[in-house]
Amino acid sequence: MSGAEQARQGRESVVPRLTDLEARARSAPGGGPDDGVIVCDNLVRVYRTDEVEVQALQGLDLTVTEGECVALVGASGSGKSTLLSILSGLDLPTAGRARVAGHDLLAMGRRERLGYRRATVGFVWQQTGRNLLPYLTAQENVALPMKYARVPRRKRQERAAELLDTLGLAYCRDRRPTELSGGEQQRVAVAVATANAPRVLLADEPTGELDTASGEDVFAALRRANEELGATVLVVTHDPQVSEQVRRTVRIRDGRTSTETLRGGEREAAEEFTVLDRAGRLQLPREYVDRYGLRGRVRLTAESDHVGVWAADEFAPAAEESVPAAEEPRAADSSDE
Ligand SMILES: Nc1ncnc2c1ncn2[C@@H]1O[C@H](COP(=O)(O)OP(=O)(O)OP(=O)(O)O)[C@@H](O)[C@H]1O
Repeated sequence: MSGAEQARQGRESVVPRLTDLEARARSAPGGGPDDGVIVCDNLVRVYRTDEVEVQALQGLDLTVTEGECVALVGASGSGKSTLLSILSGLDLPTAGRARVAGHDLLAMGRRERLGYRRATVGFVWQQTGRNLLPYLTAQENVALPMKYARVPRRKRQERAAELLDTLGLAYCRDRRPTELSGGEQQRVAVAVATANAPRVLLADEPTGELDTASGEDVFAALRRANEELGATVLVVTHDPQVSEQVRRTVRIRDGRTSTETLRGGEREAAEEFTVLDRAGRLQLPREYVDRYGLRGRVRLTAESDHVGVWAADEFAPAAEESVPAAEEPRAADSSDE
């Protein structure tokens, strides 16, 4: 094979066909805690301004397995956008470890970072105007990232048309963003973000500016990107329509993952779990902290089948001594969670 032919085949392989992506999604490795496509370990991001220091991420652990569609929720200022900026390669953490699809985000050089942002991750912003170039049609917007990735022209046209079709947007091909509704713009943005077949698709409040019906359509597009195009999806949202429809919702509190809700599969109802990080730390739900007056130091007791957490000034039973079932517990008890 000639060098030119090899180069051509190399470029064509940048954008696999949809059928190849489906096969990749089906054969994706599964589930152990350390083989995630996204692995964050004790991630810290401190912002320093003149006088003030803000700890936006305070030792966050998160593993997302290839093929998952995960919602990230949390109060304003809890660190969600900071995490997404780091995972998208736009920002650098202060400390910790972050790997996405085999890239070490703390050690990437300029060149690797550029390739990473071009082909490994796709991004959808909340502001519709930030996702698309106003003077290009939907088709041209979708083809643009492939142009940067040096995909041949004919191939870009084919793939852009195929993506718009897959996301139910064939009728929008020749329209510019001003000729599209907010929901259509966000769905085209999903097509743009998946143009170079990224392993990971990140979205920050993609339905935040939309009404309920348009939000549903955009979430359906993200779902398609996940199920049919094989992208692992991590979506920051305040929208219960989104967070209650995914199998896994991760809640961030004060810069750490605090709880996770899992749905579907063998579970009949959604079930909430408190996250124990790799160092063994957990955040007690705030209502437990308030209800049992837990402040500063607490006592832990190792029982035969659970760990008890007691306010320091409360009497804690000797280990192995169980609390009578009928008695109202006086302190938070991790077996309740
Ligand atoms: N560039 C910055 N400089 C200084 N502080 C920042 C910067 N960006 C974010 N922060 C602070 O870091 C913390 C986390 O912010 P972040 O935007 O990640 O939260 P969020 O959970 O995405 O909030 P929201 O839901 O309101 O978007 C906040 O206290 C915020 O004020």
